[in-house]
Amino acid sequence: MVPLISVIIPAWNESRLLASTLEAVSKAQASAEFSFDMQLIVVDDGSRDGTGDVACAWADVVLRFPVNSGKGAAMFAGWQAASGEIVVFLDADLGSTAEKFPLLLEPVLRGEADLTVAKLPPASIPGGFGLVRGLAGRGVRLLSGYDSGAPLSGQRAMRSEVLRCCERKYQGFGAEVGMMVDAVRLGFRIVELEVPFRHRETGRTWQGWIHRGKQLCEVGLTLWQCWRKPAC
Ligand SMILES: O=c1ccn([C@@H]2O[C@H](COP(=O)(O)OP(=O)(O)O[C@H]3O[C@H](CO)[C@@H](O)[C@H](O)[C@H]3O)[C@@H](O)[C@H]2O)c(=O)[nH]1
Ligand SMILES: O=C(O)[C@H](O)COP(=O)(O)O
Repeated sequence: MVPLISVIIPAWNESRLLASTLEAVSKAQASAEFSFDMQLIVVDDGSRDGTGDVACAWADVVLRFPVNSGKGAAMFAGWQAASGEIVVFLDADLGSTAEKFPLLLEPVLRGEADLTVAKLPPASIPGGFGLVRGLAGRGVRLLSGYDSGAPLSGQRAMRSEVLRCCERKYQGFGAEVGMMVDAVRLGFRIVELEVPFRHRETGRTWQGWIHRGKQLCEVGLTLWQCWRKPAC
């Protein structure tokens, strides 16, 4: 029997890149070296640019939030609708490089990992000064002892049991670090691998600094929550 993979894509105002991302995900299923059934879920996180309508052309399930609720809430809602034994999270802005996502599945299907995390190639434009990444990496290490090379990466595959056991609603952009801390503390095995995904990069513009400020607050809040109340 082939495994059922639920691919969940949280999307907020992503109409520009979403169609190519979804097309690439669909193509990947057809061209992968192993067979799997796929349930494609898009969570439109209160977009105002027609993201949900773009998703309808490709996805099996489209969930629409009336207002923007943050990435963590969108991921959680997607997971609630997922029926796959393996769950994959991808960002909406990967475009054609989303086709590489089956690479994340291989270690999980081989039984070598419970959770895989993609390490992306270095950014092509100057971004932040490593503050968010530094907080995320140090926080994960301090709370779980795990030294991650990609604590912020949203491109992940996991056995659905990992999410079931974590049982926490993560805050916005803190979802990745929270999930990582909880997964390690619960004894799940993480494998990080380089995958040549590309995504929209955030430069040194004022929108970029606001974005990083929001990330910093949400990552910090999640780490504090993980410290105050460990999973299980
Ligand atoms: O309120 C939001 C904000 C973002 N997104 C979606 O979340 C994904 C990632 O957002 P993006 O703005 O592209 O984040 P990045 O700056 O790329 O952030 C990096 O770091 C984040 C954690 O801080 C991770 O969640 C991302 O996967 C990782 O790419 C995209 O699909 C967005 O559409 C939502 O669904 N709701
Ligand atoms: O651009 C990024 O990788 C994130 O927004 C984090 O930024 P920073 O870690 O450089 O602050």
